[in-house]
Amino acid sequence: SKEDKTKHVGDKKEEPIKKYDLPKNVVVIGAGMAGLAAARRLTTDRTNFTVYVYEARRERFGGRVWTDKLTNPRAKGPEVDLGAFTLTAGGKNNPLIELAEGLGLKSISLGEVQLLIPWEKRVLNGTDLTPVMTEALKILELAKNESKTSKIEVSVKEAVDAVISDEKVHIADIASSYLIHASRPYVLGYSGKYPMSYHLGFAHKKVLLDGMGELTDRLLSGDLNEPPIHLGLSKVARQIKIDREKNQVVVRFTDKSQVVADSVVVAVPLSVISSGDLQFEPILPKAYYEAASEMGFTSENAVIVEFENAFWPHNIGVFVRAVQTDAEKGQLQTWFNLKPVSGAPALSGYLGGKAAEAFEKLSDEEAKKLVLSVLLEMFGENALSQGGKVVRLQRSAWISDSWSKGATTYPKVGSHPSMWDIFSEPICPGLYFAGEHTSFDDHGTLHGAYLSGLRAADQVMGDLCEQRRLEREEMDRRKRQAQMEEEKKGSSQEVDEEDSKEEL
Ligand SMILES: Cc1cc2nc3c(=O)[nH]c(=O)nc-3n(C[C@H](O)[C@H](O)[C@H](O)COP(=O)(O)OP(=O)(O)OC[C@H]3O[C@@H](n4cnc5c(N)ncnc54)[C@H](O)[C@@H]3O)c2cc1C
Repeated sequence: SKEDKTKHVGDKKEEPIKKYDLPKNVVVIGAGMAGLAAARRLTTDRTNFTVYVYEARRERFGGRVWTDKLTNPRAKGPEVDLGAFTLTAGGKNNPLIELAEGLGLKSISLGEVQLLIPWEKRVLNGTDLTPVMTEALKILELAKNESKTSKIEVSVKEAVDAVISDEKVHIADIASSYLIHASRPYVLGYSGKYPMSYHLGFAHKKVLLDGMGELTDRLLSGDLNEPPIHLGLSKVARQIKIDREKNQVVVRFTDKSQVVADSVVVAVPLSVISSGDLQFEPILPKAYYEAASEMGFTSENAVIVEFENAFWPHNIGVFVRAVQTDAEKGQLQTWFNLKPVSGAPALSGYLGGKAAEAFEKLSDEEAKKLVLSVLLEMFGENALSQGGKVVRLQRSAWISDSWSKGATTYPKVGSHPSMWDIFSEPICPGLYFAGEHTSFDDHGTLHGAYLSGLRAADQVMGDLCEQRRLEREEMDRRKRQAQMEEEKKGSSQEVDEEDSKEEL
């Protein structure tokens, strides 16, 4: 909250289940939001924990938080996010908004949404857009019912397409379907089982003026009175071995070094686990791998383009481009206005699905050509020429990146929420998991990753494995007791029967 300025980084209101009294050596693999949140909580809350974080990347930490501050250091360039950029502010509370406020980081809400339908030269925002948005929500509701009644599980795309082509459904303004065509669940092929309406809230979001990297930076360094986290870069974990006899976990790296820990928090993306790049000995239970293959991992990318001048309407926060062909779906349909965020005349565009994959294969020149042709289509030649030269074009390549292999988990057709929750269970003794993929609630988001890190830290601090062992022992004890009582009953019955025989 605003009043509570003494908050510590990674603070959480509830107390962990139970605290540990013996010194423990914890290793965290992966310095993304989840790994750093876990490490911060363990480092701050308990001096009894020695925590080391090992990160595969050579040049940076933060994982799918990538605030680029490095290009053109002399020309005070804006700080731009090529990974997580917005904090969802609608609906449930986002703990990262509270964390950012506690740390005194400045944020702004994205301005209003504008829908552009280039081939009709139609531009909708403000009160023009309201009925279109309402109708889009109605279509989504119908699609949800459609997928509920369908005999086989269908995707959001299939359900929405069925509603739109249904002659019985009257669509007042086709612009509403263009809005849906630009949404993540439609483009990425989410299962129709899950709520989808919130994904249309393009603008219910906050962004940090200094970029998301500020959050991961602060988690790493901590407050003045908190110890910093020990971080080793260029450390690619290749094998995690549980030594049940010694009650320890061994982590082996590709540089042939190894570390031994009481507990290990594995906070690498799901894709790294499912690809087999990180191996476990003994191998993880089948359910973990089965879940990993069913959950689905999206293909998404971002591109930042900076001009000499901003040529787009200043009061708009989000531009949504309507498209006509399937091939264009997911291709630079959503754009954020970075001028109010970073001060620079820049826009960030997003790609999803096949379009995101194709974008990575383009040369820089081809990528620039595509970006400019899309912006030309959206804003017209006159406006674009006012922008002047492209000062900088920066883009992500999350799919071919060995340490992310894609963007985030998503509810693919055939998946089930319980598959995410499997990863919140430790493999005892001492192997814990964190990451956006370890809890269905808030999966695929930065705050989901953050909360998962706190949860994993709580599990380590509460020694969940020890608790599980005690629970098992208690269950065995009760079983044995019940068995003994059963046997006793049986033998006294026998005695009774003997007695009654004698009486006869
Ligand atoms: C383009 C894009 C846009 C997004 N936009 C948003 C948004 O606007 N809002 C939002 O809330 N979320 C957004 N997200 C999602 C959000 O970024 C992620 O959910 C979150 O950052 C995941 O954090 P994590 O800690 O689980 O994983 P990561 O951040 O991926 O961290 C895992 C770390 O493990 C490291 N690693 C991998 N393999 C190894 C290994 N073998 N050994 C050691 N280290 C290893 C990686 O290098 C990485 O640093 C976006 C994601 C993408 C890709």
